[in-house]
Amino acid sequence: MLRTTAARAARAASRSAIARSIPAPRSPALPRLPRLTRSFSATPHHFASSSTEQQQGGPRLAGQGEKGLTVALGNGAETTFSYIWLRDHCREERSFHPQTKQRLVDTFKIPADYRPSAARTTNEGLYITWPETAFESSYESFFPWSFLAEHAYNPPLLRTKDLPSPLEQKVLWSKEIAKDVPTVTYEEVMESEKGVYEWLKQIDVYGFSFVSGIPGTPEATEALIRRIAFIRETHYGGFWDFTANLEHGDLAYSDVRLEGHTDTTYFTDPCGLQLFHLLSPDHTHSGGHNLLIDGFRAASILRTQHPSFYDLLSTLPIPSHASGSGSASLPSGVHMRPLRRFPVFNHDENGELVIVRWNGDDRGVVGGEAFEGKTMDEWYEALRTWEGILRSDEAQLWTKFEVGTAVIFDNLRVLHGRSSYTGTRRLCGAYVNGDDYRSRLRGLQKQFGEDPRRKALQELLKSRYGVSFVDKEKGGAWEDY
Ligand SMILES: C[N+](C)(C)CCCC[C@H](N)C(=O)O
Ligand SMILES: O=C(O)CCC(=O)C(=O)O
Repeated sequence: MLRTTAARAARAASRSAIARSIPAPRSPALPRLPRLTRSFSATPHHFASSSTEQQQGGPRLAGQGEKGLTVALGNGAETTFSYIWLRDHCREERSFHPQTKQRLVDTFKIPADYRPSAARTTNEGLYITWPETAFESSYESFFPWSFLAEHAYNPPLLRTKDLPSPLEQKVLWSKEIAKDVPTVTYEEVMESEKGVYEWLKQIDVYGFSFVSGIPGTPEATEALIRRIAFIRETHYGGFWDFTANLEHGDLAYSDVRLEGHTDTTYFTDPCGLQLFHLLSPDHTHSGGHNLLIDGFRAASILRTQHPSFYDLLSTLPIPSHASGSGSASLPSGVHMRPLRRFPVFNHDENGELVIVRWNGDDRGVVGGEAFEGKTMDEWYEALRTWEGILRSDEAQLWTKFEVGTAVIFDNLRVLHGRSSYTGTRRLCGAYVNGDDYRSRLRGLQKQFGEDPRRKALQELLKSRYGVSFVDKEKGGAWEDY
C-alpha cells in the first residue's frame, strides 16, 4: 500500500520522536589529537583527519575523495566507502534502533553530496564526524575495522569462497546412516534450550532427526513441534491428525505408496520442516513404512555423473499444483499454484544448492514456451536419471514408524515417501516455516556461542587483515544484518 503524504509525515515525526526518545549519544569529546603526519592531497572537500596512537602498520585512513574515503587495513589492502554508504550504515543509536535493529536514519534524506567534517582512527576502528547541516546536527559514527573489512565493496575484501559454505556443514548420507540415525529424546528437547539446540543441529547437519520417548498423543507431539517455532498453517490445517479418509483431496490421505517427494512444491515458499508421529499401534495396520532420501546427496551424484541433466533440472521451470477437491471448511476447493514456476534444483546467489523441489504426483503439465528448443525426450531422460538415483537402494532410508518416535526433516533437502498400507493408520504432525526454523537455530548458535560463520569470519579477519570484532558496547550491534 503506497504511503500517503500524511502517513509519511507521521512516520517522519515518529522517527524523530523515537530518535528524541533515545538519549542523544554523547559523542566522546574529541581529544585534541596530533594531526596526522601524512598529508593528503589538498582538495576543496578536505576534512580534518587524525589518528590516536596506533600500532605501526595497523589499519588507517588512506585517503579522502569527493564522494568517499579510502581505508588501508592490516596487510595494506585498500578499499573505498562512499560517504552516503557510511552514513546509511551507521550503527549509532541515532541511526539504528538498538532494540529493533532497524534503520532509523532516512536514507533518502541524506544529502547526495554529504561528507564528513572530520575523521579519526584508533586501533579499533574509524570515527566519522558528520557536519552540522539542515539534515542533522553534527555527530560521530563509529565503524569497527572488522565491520568495514566484512562489508567492503570497492573492492570487496572478502569473497564467498573465503568462508565455509553452508553445504560444508552438512553430512550427506545414504541408507548406511541407518546404523546410527540422528536421534534426540523428547525429554531433552522439552526440558532445555540446549536440548532444542542439539535437535536443530542434527536437522541442520543431516536434514532429519528422530525424536524418541514421545507420549503417544497429538498433544505431546504438538508441544514438541512448538519447541522450534509456531506451526505453519496450510489448507490442510495447522497440526494434522489424519488417516486414509481423503478428508483432503490429496493422496497423503490415502493408503497408496508414495515415492520420494518434497511437499508443497505448489507453494511459492514450500514448507520448511515437516514432522510425522504415528499414533495408531502396529496391529491396526500393515505397511505404511517411512522413506527418507537425502536430496542434496542425490543432487550431487546427478551433478557429478550427468552435469547436463543437472543443469537442465536447475533451469527448466516445472509447473506444480494442488487441486484436490475442497473440504467442508473449503467448499470453493483448492487451486494452489506458486507465483512462478521453479526448477527441481534451486541455488542461492553463490550457486549453492539450497532447495530441492520434487514431487512427481503434484507436477502439472510440462510444455509451452518454457520447453521451446528443449527436447522433451532429453527432459524425460534427465528426470528418469534423477528418479533412478532417488529410487536406488543405497539412497533410500526406510524405517517403520513406531508410536513414541517421531521423524522430522528439512523438506527443502530431504525427500520423504511411504509404502502402501492396509488397515487403520493414524499419523499426526505439522509443518514449520523454513525461515522460522533457521532463525531459531541461528539464535541458539549465538546463545551457545557456536555461530560457525561468524567464528570463521572472525578468524579470517584477524589472520588476513589483523582486525577483530569490537565489543558491542563500544560500537553498537556489529552483526551481519
Ligand atoms: C498435510 N499432510 C502432510 C498430511 C499432507 C500433505 C499433502 C502432500 C502434498 N501432496 C504435497 O506434496 O505437498
Ligand atoms: O503417510 C505418510 O507416511 C506420509 C504422507 C506424505 O508423504 C505427505 O503427507 O506428504
